[in-house]
Amino acid sequence: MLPIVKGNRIKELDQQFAVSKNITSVDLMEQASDAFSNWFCSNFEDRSLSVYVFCGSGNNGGDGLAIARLLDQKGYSVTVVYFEDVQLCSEDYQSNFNRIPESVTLVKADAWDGEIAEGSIIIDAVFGVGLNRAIGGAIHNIIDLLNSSSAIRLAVDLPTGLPAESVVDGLAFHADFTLTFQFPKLSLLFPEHIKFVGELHLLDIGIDDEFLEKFQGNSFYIRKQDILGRHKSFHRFSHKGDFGRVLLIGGAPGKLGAVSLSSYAALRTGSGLVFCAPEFEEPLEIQFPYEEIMVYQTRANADLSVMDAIGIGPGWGNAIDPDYFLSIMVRFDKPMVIDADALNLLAQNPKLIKYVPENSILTPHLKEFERLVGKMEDHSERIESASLFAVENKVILVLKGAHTLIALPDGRRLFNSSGNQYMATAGSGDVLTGMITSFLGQGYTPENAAICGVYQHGLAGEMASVAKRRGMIASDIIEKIPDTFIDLGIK
Ligand SMILES: NC(=O)C1=CN([C@@H]2O[C@H](COP(=O)(O)OP(=O)(O)OC[C@H]3O[C@@H](n4cnc5c(N)ncnc54)[C@H](O)[C@@H]3O)[C@@H](O)[C@H]2O)[C@@H](O)CC1
Ligand SMILES: Nc1ncnc2c1ncn2[C@@H]1O[C@H](COP(=O)(O)OP(=O)(O)O)[C@@H](O)[C@H]1O
Ligand SMILES: [K+]
Repeated sequence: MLPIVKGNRIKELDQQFAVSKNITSVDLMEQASDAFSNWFCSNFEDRSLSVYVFCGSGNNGGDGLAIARLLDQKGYSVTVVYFEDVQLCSEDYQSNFNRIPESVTLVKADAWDGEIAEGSIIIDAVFGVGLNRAIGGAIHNIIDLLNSSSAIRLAVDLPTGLPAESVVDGLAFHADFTLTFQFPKLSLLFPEHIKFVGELHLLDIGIDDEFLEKFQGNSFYIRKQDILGRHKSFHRFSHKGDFGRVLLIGGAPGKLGAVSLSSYAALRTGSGLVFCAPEFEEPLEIQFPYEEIMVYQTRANADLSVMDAIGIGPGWGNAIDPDYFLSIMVRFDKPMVIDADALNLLAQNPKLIKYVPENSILTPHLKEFERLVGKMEDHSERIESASLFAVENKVILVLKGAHTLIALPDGRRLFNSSGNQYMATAGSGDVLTGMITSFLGQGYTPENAAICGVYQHGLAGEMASVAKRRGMIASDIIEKIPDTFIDLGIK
């Protein structure tokens, strides 16, 4: 998995990497700038475009200067606006400043007329991970101006003003696209920062994962290539028992849809047998839209030990007796998936938390998580709090949203890369519950069930949204689950 290296270690990482490859830091800057300009050329093919590059005094500004030179070579019309006298800038900035060709218009910020021609592109290379205070003075005024421009805005590595690990305080550049080097900086994944980050892309600048691992902390990014190796393979003679027997509990009157979506998602994720226990007096009367799902009675103290996995909570309602929930946890006594109304029940009855089976997977969205642990200031605090919850209670906490966080009981924090805004639709969380429960029932470790479930749920959402966009509904996500197996090469 890709380590998310902390901002304050990146300088050291760059230096050590350059030494290990027998290159200079300015060569590495060239590799980064090359990756940026290649991305630029393949996404903005019209060479008659005017490009404005804004360069700060450090290596982010150095990248900007190198990018300006490379784009000029490729035929764009480039203007560089810089802020600081060159002798006060970083060494690699100076090298690139001296390489700016005459064909690039070079203007100091205090002499710039503030004009940006219609249809231009702005590149922000003012500050990256070296930001050490809030933006002020002339830079503040220019960022303000850029933010109100109608031009397309790109940020190099990090939008100026965003700290690498914490939430922005004051002004920051509003990028339409952020092209970050090698791995995402943590703050690029915060929901508070979406308006600054825009569309996030990772650019490979040649630093291999093994080298990055030397600088790893507790945060990682889940990518496509991390999924295949976590899957079990089944063979020609596998029978439905091998694929697991799972039970989904939830669905009060009027909320049957939720547990029905979870159950159907579990079937599509590969479960051999899916049972559903809705919260009705006479469950056997209920017609499910999917005939493959079997209705089960848990109220009658049915034997839960025959189940390989249980997912509990979708649409369960708010009238559940906490002792009943407790009895399910105690009777089952294996990792289970806990979602929605079951999480609310835990929030209202904190004494129940110690009965949650070890390594269970809890899947709150941000509001449900706050109900569980109290109000939080921002996402940075939420991440810490989710991780603490997972460690202290020996559970896996899946904090849902864009870049869903999987907080593991050993303290690792995994951030998801798949999914999009079209997944913010009723029932899409119920689908996730069904998917994770299914993998758990197929014999995956809770960690792998959570990782594969979260990643493939996002991937299925991406696939479904190609044709449906904002018209996508949760059952469209379910229909695409089988395609995720094909796409990932999983048998
Ligand atoms: N592997 C990587 O990630 C690579 C990173 N490179 C670039 O190097 C950047 C980091 O470079 P630096 O460490 O020089 O940092 P920056 O270029 O982000 O900024 C540091 C400079 O800005 C000043 N500064 C910080 N905050 C300020 C503020 N609010 N107002 C005024 N001045 C302020 C600092 O005193 C320092 O002089 C990365 O973000 C990336 O763009 C690339 O060149 C090479 C590869
Ligand atoms: N902007 C987004 N990007 C990626 N995934 C998203 C986004 N918005 C929502 N999702 C995903 O959609 C699901 C929504 O779940 P939840 O909030 O529980 O909805 P519901 O209660 O309607 O089922 C989560 O898995 C979440 O990660
Ligand atoms: K920047």
